[in-house]
Amino acid sequence: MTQTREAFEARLRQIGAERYHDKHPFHDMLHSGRCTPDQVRAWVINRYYYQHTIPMKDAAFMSRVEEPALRRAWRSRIEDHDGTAENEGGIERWLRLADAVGLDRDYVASRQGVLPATRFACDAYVRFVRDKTLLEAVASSLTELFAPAIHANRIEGLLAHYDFADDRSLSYFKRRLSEAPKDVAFGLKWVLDHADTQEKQDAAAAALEFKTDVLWAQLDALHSAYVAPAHIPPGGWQPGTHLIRVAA
Ligand SMILES: O=C(O)c1cc(C(=O)O)c2c(n1)C(=O)C(=O)c1cc(C(=O)O)[nH]c1-2
Repeated sequence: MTQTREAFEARLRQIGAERYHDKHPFHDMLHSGRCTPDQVRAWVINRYYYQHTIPMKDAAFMSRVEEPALRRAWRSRIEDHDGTAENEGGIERWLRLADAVGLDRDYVASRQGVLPATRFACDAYVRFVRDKTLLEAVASSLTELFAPAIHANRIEGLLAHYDFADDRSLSYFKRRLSEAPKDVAFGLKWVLDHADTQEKQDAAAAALEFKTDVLWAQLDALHSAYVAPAHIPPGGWQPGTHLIRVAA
């Protein structure tokens, strides 16, 4: 049976409550100051790959949209990450975090040393958005419903526990606190408006679950590679390399 708008929204929010990556043990370690400097660096290197992927998936999405109004609403997402004349953009802000933890930013931007499972997960997100229905593609972005809480938590935890953390190094997350809510308000309304049959509601919910898997898998990869007993896969970043200084 098709759910009411309210019941369907509650179902989407429940997916976050059960599956969002704020529950992953690696985030617990990171936010409570239990990560070593090298574990923080591994997170920065691998998460850069996600940052690199996001505007590509938004461009893939926009290439399929036929309505100018939807493209107009979506395009600020690309500018938020790639920047504009006035706004340096999220990718540059992420590289500032890389500087702050003592990594060579050119190495981070080269995306060498990224774990295979991180690549597989992020690349799967781009393919999903390219190949599935527009409804599923928009629904997959709705993990951002849950992102402001984790960003606020992260800012607080990193500031409390790590010397590298300050307004400058954490500017990526501060900025997302205002960018994400506008995107997700639009995305949620669009999904609620368009998921008007049970079949579409099920597909949208499955898309959101898929996306929680994309996020979870990245942290599983990090945990397996860099938390004892650590197994860094061939080609993965080796702690102690590509540093600009020893700090963090
Ligand atoms: O730090 C996080 O936990 C987190 C999660 C997510 C998310 O839920 O996908 C995004 C972000 N950050 C983020 O900064 C971001 O720009 C972003 C864009 C998207 C998306 O799917 O379009 N998700 C996320």
